[in-house]
Amino acid sequence: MVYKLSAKSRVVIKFGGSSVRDSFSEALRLVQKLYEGNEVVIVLSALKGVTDLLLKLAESKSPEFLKEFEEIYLRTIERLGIELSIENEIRELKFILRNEKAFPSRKAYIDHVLSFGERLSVKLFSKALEDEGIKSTPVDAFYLIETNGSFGNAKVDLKKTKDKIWIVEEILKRGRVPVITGFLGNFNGFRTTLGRGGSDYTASVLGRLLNARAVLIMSDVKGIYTADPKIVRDAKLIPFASYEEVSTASMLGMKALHERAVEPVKGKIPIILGKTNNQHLGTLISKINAGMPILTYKIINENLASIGVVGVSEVNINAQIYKRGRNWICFLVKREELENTLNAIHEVIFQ
Ligand SMILES: Nc1ncnc2c1ncn2[C@@H]1O[C@H](COP(=O)(O)OP(=O)(O)O)[C@@H](O)[C@H]1O
Ligand SMILES: N[C@@H](CC(=O)OP(=O)(O)O)C(=O)O
Repeated sequence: MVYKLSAKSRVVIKFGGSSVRDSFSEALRLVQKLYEGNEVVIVLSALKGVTDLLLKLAESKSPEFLKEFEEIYLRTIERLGIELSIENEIRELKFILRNEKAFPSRKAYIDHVLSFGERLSVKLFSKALEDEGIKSTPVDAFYLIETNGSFGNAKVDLKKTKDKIWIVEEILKRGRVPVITGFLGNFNGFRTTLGRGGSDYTASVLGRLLNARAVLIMSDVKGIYTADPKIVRDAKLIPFASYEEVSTASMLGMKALHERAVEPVKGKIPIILGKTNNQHLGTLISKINAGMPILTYKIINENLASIGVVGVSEVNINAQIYKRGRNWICFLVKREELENTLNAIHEVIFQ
């Protein structure tokens, strides 16, 4: 590991969908390692692809999608070798699909359907941890995280959520590991979601309210790179980046961290990003500047995309400027030219 935590630290560790897609084994191994000597709080996303599947299910109510969803989790249960029933959740999901009219809006109905991905993930992960000998309690963040009423992109009410944080403190006091659903919240008794990729935000909110030593965001890449390493061949890993640099990059589309994740911990608690497989921690977000530009992108529609460059005010390329800020600049490009332009800008900046 690049960074080591000091003994007896309280850490919040978030595993994204890419860390729990086919197997939980690497994530479980990392939790076991951290559990020796630390207080560990886990935040979990739905299995990779499941939120997209649930979205299609909510919109179509198709029995095929429902079957596919159930089978993904049944297969995972079998692969994990755990004994667990998901009948109650499937029954509730079927009920919700039949009763959209009972919700105040379509968005509120969709958020309830989306919640099943994370809710099943924590049930499975917690049982798998118990089977490894670590006492654990699954927590549905509906009972913990209070949000505003922006269904589909809700903002956490830190004050109201603070009043409920004793739920997690109690679990920790008993020496158990809480496994908490990312992405989910509660507004007036209705389920909300925090926006796509919102489990990072859940983790940083909990890090702040639990006064954690660090928030670990574990994914399928080693940390934050100078550009998406899945698109830009020569992207370089950035070992240190500041809260400001990362929140600007996230605002301009950088997917490695949710747009709202920095705010709750800014200036107080470091965020560390790492890769679950082989347990590599690669980027520390704190007050220290990267001093390295970060390229970002957003798909605007099927024809257009934007490319952001954080950490510079000028780039010498032939593209239309879309927006700019004090320390960033954003270009408009054709969707089909996105990958090539990202590579070209990266080469210009880092040549
Ligand atoms: N600058 C960047 N540095 C690292 N990863 C990036 C960057 N820009 C985009 N990404 C993408 O973010 C992905 C991680 O985010 P996400 O897919 O939401 O993972 P998870 O499922 O673990 O939450 C990486 O696989 C990578 O392709
Ligand atoms: N499952 C939700 C929330 C989330 O944060 O997912 P991930 O950690 O896999 O990006 C989503 O797909 O948006």
